[in-house]
Amino acid sequence: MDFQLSERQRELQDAARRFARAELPTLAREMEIGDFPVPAEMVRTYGEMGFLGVNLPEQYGGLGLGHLEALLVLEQFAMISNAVAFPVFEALVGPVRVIERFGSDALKARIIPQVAAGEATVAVSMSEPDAGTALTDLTTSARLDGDHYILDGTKRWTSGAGHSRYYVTYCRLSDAPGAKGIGALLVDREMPGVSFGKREELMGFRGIPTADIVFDNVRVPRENLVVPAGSFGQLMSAFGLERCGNAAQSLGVAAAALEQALAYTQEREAFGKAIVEFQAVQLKLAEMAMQVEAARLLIYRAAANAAQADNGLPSVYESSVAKCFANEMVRTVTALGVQVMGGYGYHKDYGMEQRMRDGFAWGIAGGTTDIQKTNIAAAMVGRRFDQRR
Ligand SMILES: CC(C)(COP(=O)(O)OP(=O)(O)OC[C@H]1O[C@@H](n2cnc3c(N)ncnc32)[C@H](O)[C@@H]1OP(=O)(O)O)[C@@H](O)C(=O)NCCC(=O)NCCSC(=O)CCS(=O)O
Repeated sequence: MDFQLSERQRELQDAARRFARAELPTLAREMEIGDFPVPAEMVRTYGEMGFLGVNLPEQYGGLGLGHLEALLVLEQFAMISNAVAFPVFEALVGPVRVIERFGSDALKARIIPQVAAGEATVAVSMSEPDAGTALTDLTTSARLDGDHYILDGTKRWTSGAGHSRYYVTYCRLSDAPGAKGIGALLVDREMPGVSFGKREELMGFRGIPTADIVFDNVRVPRENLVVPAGSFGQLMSAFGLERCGNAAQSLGVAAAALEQALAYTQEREAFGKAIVEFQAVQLKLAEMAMQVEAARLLIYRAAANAAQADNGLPSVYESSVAKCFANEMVRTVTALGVQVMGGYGYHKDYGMEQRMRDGFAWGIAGGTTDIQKTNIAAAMVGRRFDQRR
């Protein structure tokens, strides 16, 4: 076991850190105030720099590196903000991974190069008004009609809705009940019958548009089949990587909170000395550091071990442990960050309150912390728990 990053991994991490810190803080602030996504031109710059293709295959324009390398990059972007990191998140751990793992060669050749170049984003469309945690209750369905599927239904909470070009849409592709009837189609936002609901107003995540998507008799070409009915397990195993990315977004926010708290407490004085001299502050900083370090190791373990797995994806156990721990960690660490900064921590001009609002979301998105705990327990006993009986 080696806890050091390789020279190449360190170089990549440094490149991401330098780029993110030089180019993104002002944009992140503007996105927070104006609530707009990363401009297309900047997404293309991410692509030109190679940040959107870290773990995508070289034959499709990626760098062909591993998931650990991808998460190292994502963490650096997330230290600036979750919103500026979002295109990196979508490209490196998002639903394009399902296409890369399980899609047809034609679909891979058509979609992956656009993603790696920053020309198009692929979002995931899973949840529905009546199917959130109980995702397998989803009712959006498609039936084959000649060379097309006819897709109908409503999706909820789609991050990137309206802004992303493509949507890996979980839907019923057969009459089999529960998970067994579920597959996925790739929907293009330009297809007639696709429309988007109003932009949701959330506690955080400004700059990450979220909305309903309505599919009304949408004709989806047969070649846009991503996975057929009966592939729910494959969809979820690829989603395990997205859960690691969710954890890395949490980690980036928490690591930035720690960095800011460390600097602030050495500058800010009270009673004639820097507040870091007070033991009450020291204990909080130490607690923050322990939490961040532990989350980082769990995330890196899940990503590094994926390279040894037959399907090249993280295990349910390790991805759920990493996600759940990181989601709870970021809530604790950002709350401590607000506390040590006092009024400045609570003030909108200083960034810490944004970290707290953004950080909280990750334990809801991508499967709640509670569902991760059921996954962890299921992996420990070696069987899934039936939540319906
Ligand atoms: C999976 C759950 C929805 C539970 O549903 P069920 O109880 O109906 O399903 P299970 O019997 O547990 O599983 C069915 C089938 O799938 C396999 N499976 C389940 N989870 C995984 C996994 N993590 N990795 C790999 N395979 C998995 C399981 O082994 C079964 O396979 P077999 O039939 O035995 O072969 C629930 O656990 C769950 O995950 N709920 C959370 C849903 C979620 O994460 N939603 C994400 C929202 S994303 C977002 O927030 C914004 C974007 S958006 O929603 O569009």
